[in-house]
Amino acid sequence: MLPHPAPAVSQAFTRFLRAGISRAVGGGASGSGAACWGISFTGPRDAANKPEELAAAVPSTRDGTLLPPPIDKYTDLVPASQRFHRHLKQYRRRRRLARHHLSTRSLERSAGVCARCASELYLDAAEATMRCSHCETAGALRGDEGTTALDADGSIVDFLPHEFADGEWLALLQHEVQWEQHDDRLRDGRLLSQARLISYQAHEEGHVYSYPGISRALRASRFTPSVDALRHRVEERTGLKFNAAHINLYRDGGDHVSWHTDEDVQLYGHDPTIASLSFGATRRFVLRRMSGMPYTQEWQPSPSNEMVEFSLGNGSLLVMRGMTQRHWEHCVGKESVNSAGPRINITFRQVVDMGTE
Ligand SMILES: O=C(O)CCC(=O)C(=O)O
Ligand SMILES: [Fe+2]
Repeated sequence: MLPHPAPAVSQAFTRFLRAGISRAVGGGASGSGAACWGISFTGPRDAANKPEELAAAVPSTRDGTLLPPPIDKYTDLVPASQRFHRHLKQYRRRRRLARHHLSTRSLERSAGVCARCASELYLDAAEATMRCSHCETAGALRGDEGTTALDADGSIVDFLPHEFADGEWLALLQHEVQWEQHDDRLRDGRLLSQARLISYQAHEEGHVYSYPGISRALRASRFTPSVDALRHRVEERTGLKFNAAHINLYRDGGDHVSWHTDEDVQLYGHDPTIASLSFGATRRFVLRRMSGMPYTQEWQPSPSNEMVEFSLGNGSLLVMRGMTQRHWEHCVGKESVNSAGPRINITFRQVVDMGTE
């Protein structure tokens, strides 16, 4: 018996060592199950000495952020004590970080459905509010094939629905591109996993690019063969040059991109032209008229509530040009998870000063 009550970690460590000894000599030892790995669990009282039961008893989250240390690795005594402290430290750090990191999917699941139309809500990262993309975009006018003048200010969209519907581009791109999971930073500092995977490719690798809200900059990798082939075709079709591509993978109907504009004068110069290619599932791409300057408090949906939507199917090419990024925002709204399969979208852009050409 110990003369004084030992702190939780020491008790856990003692049990851990006993478990190590018992495993090393092939025997079983009994002990009291209480706090272990620095958190409480309500497993069987002798679970602390049985690694499998302990692993089953420790709470974890589905995305793995709170998984306990891999205890079945511990087979001998001395390395075990060192590993115990290292893993305990790492585990506590991850748990601390997890409190500041939100999973978009789990937040949206817990938020439920729209009271008006019953479709799933989505989290608008810029506003940090739950929204219904269906109700929000219900009044959008349908954009047609060909050229559409969105307004009298010179915001123009060209839409060619079947221009690139000739190859297995979705499968090629899915395998070829190195997909990355990025986070957006909310105004209160918490991180939110983006509801899509992305990649940034450019003429030369190394160009660093970021946009408002993203938590760490994107670093360009070189154009992969399919992206480069598509870029040449888009250049021929439009008569324009593009040296960078922002690529999105929407894994299912639940992946989306919230309202934003791709206005960035330093990066793309004034009134950039952006060519957007889509492959795979058809999704609704909606533009809405804004008033005020982008990235200021005054940047708000215009009172006239003008919206135009394009149905972006496999092989479609949509070009946004003129003042579109200055006067309009766009989004690909969330749908129910099973309503759409994978979709890849490539937006080709011309970075004015990449320093690589
Ligand atoms: O997926 C889309 O069609 C739009 C993507 C987009 O807006 C972007 O990458 O900036
Ligand atoms: Fe965009």
